[in-house]
Amino acid sequence: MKKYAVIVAGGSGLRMGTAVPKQFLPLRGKPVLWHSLNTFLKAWPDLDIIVVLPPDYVRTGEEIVATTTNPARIRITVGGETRYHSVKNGLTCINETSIVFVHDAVRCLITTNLIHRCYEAALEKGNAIPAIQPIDTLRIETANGNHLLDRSQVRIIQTPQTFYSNIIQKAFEQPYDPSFTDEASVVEKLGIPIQLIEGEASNIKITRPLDILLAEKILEENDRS
Ligand SMILES: Nc1ccn([C@@H]2O[C@H](COP(=O)(O)OP(=O)(O)OP(=O)(O)O)[C@@H](O)[C@H]2O)c(=O)n1
Ligand SMILES: C[C@](O)(CO)[C@H](O)COP(=O)(O)O
Repeated sequence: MKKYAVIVAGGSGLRMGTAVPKQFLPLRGKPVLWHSLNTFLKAWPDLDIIVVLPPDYVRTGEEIVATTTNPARIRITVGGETRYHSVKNGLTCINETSIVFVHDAVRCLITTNLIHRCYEAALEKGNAIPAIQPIDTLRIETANGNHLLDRSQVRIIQTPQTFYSNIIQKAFEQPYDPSFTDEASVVEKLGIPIQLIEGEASNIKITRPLDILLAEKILEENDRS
């Protein structure tokens, strides 16, 4: 089955607070985005990538793409106001039946093992969403105070969120809803059940300065082993 990865790098990184959006910050000498692109290129030789960039950073993105292992397999498009709009723009570049991975550029510690597991699970059941169990105790705030949550029933959701192209493209014909924080929430609104598979604790979303330190350390350990 043909494979496409839509790598969303169209955000501005407000929580990171750097002048340059976090997807362009260096991590062991290469931009965060470069790491994500190269891992997907490595996953299969027949996988093509659509990278979604902020309009003001297309030139920067082109320079990063040029330094990857296979620039010819990467197409560039521009992002939108929210993650939903960026994903929607990326999906318009796909015109054939395929398995589609939607991945946060800033989850740059993704492994080919997780990508392969998402593919197999999506091929079988139509979609695959990586998730991990929380390691903290959880409470929910209510009108009358707060109460303990049963954390064994809660999952932390990751990317790549993986679907048959016809399912995700149909889902993104629905108008934007502010409750759409990921692709699973958009597909679920069509009434399609979401399949969770085991994610990876190291598949962190670079969000705050601490995450860059953590990612540096994890990559350093990976390079050593
Ligand atoms: N309009 C947007 C917003 C987000 N993203 C991408 O979606 C991924 C996850 O989003 P997040 O971590 O929230 O990134 P930002 O929106 O950039 O960060 P912040 O919310 O701190 O501003 C990132 O790779 C980001 O570039 C995108 O392509 N287009
Ligand atoms: C898609 C996602 O990475 C799953 O954890 C997450 O929902 C993105 O949310 P953000 O608030 O835009 O970072």
